[in-house]
Amino acid sequence: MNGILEIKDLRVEYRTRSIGQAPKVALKGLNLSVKQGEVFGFLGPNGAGKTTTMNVLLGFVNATAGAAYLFGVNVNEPIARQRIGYLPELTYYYKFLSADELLRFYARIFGIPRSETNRRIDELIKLVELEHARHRPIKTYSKGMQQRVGLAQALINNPDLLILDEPTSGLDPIGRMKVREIIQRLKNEGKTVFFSSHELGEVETVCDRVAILYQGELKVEGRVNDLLQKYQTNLEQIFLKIIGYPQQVNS
Ligand SMILES: Nc1ncnc2c1ncn2[C@@H]1O[C@H](COP(=O)(O)OP(=O)(O)OP(=O)(O)O)[C@@H](O)[C@H]1O
Repeated sequence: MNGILEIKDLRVEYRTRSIGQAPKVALKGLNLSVKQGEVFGFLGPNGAGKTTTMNVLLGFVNATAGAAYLFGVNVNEPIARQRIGYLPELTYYYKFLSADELLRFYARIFGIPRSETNRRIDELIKLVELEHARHRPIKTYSKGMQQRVGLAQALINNPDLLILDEPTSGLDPIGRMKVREIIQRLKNEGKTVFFSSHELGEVETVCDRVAILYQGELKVEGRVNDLLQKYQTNLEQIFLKIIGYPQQVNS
């Protein structure tokens, strides 16, 4: 096992409440490996199984078969998640708190010593460019600013691996660019970033490798540069081709 995130033959079935109805198969034997220091784009149309995969990594959903490992530890063991940071697709914060207060709250949850907390929060507020709004309630923030608070929160424990579920969804081009820049800075610091996204132009710019999931199955995995070279087109067109829209590829 040489990845810090490894998924082996992962199958997830959701049981339905109706008697006699077959379970919904969300993942059909997924294999994936993400290496230290990579920015990895996890792609797929709505319902492909991306969030389910992340939920297994986070311990929210159990594998029906197969297994997933973080830093070589099976995700069934909570300690596997000690070195990760997670940003869900939808974040719900105490909106009456400021970014500063929110980060202090999470620092306390992680048991970070007070002396280190100040330094860490200063660093994170700077990284996500919220110095000007640090003491304002989050409810006064734009969506982009709220997303950047979320990123800061995901980083409070100085994780080695970040799992981000559609970190740029709903952001304007400036908001997306800022998140992209933060991901790039994290990469430069040696962090590993595993994120799902529908913004393929962005993924093409920031990712080292991508995987395309479709109906619970891995269709393609590879280095972005290799895929662009192989298909002689951009990632969006490759994506459409892989999921079965060849007419759009040729248009
Ligand atoms: N709790 C659940 N119970 C039953 N089916 C579920 C549940 N969660 C997800 N599914 C189904 O599993 C499949 C995969 O869903 P998932 O949310 O993992 O996809 P996704 O790739 O993250 O989609 P999106 O891009 O829309 O977020 C879908 O068919 C979805 O309807």
